[in-house]
Amino acid sequence: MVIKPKIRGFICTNAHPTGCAEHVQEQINYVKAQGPLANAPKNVLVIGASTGYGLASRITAAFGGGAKTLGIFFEKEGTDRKTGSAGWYNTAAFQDAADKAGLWSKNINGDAFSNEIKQKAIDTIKADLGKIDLIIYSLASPRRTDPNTGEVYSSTLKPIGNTVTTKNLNTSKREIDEVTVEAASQDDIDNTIKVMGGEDWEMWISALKEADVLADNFKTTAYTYIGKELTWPIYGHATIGKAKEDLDRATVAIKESTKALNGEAYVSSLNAVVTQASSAIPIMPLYISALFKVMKADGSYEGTIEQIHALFAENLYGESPRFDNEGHLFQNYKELEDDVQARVQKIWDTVETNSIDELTDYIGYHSEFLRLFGFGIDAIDYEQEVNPVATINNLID
Ligand SMILES: NC(=O)c1ccc[n+]([C@@H]2O[C@H](COP(=O)([O-])OP(=O)(O)OC[C@H]3O[C@@H](n4cnc5c(N)ncnc54)[C@H](O)[C@@H]3O)[C@@H](O)[C@H]2O)c1
Repeated sequence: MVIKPKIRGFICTNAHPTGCAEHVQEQINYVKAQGPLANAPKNVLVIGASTGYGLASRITAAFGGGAKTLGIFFEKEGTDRKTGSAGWYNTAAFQDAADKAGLWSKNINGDAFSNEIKQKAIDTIKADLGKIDLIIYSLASPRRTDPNTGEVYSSTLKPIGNTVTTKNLNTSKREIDEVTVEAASQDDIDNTIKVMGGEDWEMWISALKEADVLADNFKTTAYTYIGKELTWPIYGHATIGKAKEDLDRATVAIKESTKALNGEAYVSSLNAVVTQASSAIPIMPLYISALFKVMKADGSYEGTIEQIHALFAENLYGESPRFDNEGHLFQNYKELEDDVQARVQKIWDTVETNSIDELTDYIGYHSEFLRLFGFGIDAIDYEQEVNPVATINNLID
């Protein structure tokens, strides 16, 4: 099959297997080039391991720290007629690279919110790893089925209080327009907390603790985005922001419940980067395109893998971790500098459709977006036939 990108709105509905493999290899190369991580964890569970920040975490733990990694994700396999999802191909490539490097690695594809997948993970840890010393919680999902009641909850990206109308970069039309997002109801807020808040993270840690597979001094982190004024209406002061606040509550609860193990739980605040999850958030394409312009000009730009490698090296396993005022591990401090934010704001205020490429780095944004699905990568000849069926080795049934 010859595979070219099929873009619908803010998503790409197909993916390129060898392009995804190359994208994974580039991230592995970056991590290896940084040299070995000091004080690295040995056995790592990554929940949401196939794309974005979770994949970068898995690559950093494995290829930076030599860790054994168990990855959990929810992805689609390809068939002769339809491509698989990018996360499927990413994982197939990650596993191949781990096998070649002699690194233990196994994979579980299924709903991480379910009891069944938690049990599968525990069985695998017991059989092969003994105990886990780092748990990365990096799920981004539009919905969650409560494993105990069967009720399905959907998350929303809505402002709280008032309806918001804001400038927007319409990626389908490549023009600057406005989006209006209706204010959230209390149900919207509660449901978003149920999906993207800390409850499931706590359930994972509690299940791992009950099964006695948490190592003494284990660490766990979930990821958040804490931005400034520009992103508050749709993120910080919105439904997703409330869900992220719930992670803070979960951090306290996890630390309390694992006191005897001396467990450490953190929420890590990361840069706005291009991922499948962020491209679905109104305003993010414009915000990130403006941010890339400013940070690339300053030489301070960091993508997904750079952020996560630095999070491990400087914060999670660093000598003197950096915290923000609310006690989150603070990895996006360069993005939040006042001067950077002021320049992003100026671009935001002045950009029009005809100055998108001059004032913002939308070209860079779009290229990153395509790369998420294995497209636009120099080493790949997109005219060549490629097999859409890829095997993930060590995939647990
Ligand atoms: N992208 C950003 O700009 C940004 C910034 C800061 C923090 N974050 C946070 O980082 C975390 C990861 O987001 P991302 O942007 O890397 O997203 P992503 O869409 O790239 O990755 C989501 C991962 O979750 C997995 N997943 C989703 N639903 C699942 C389910 N039911 N069961 C098992 N796996 C499931 C997917 O397979 C994938 O591995 C989120 O908490 C997000 O809020 C993202």
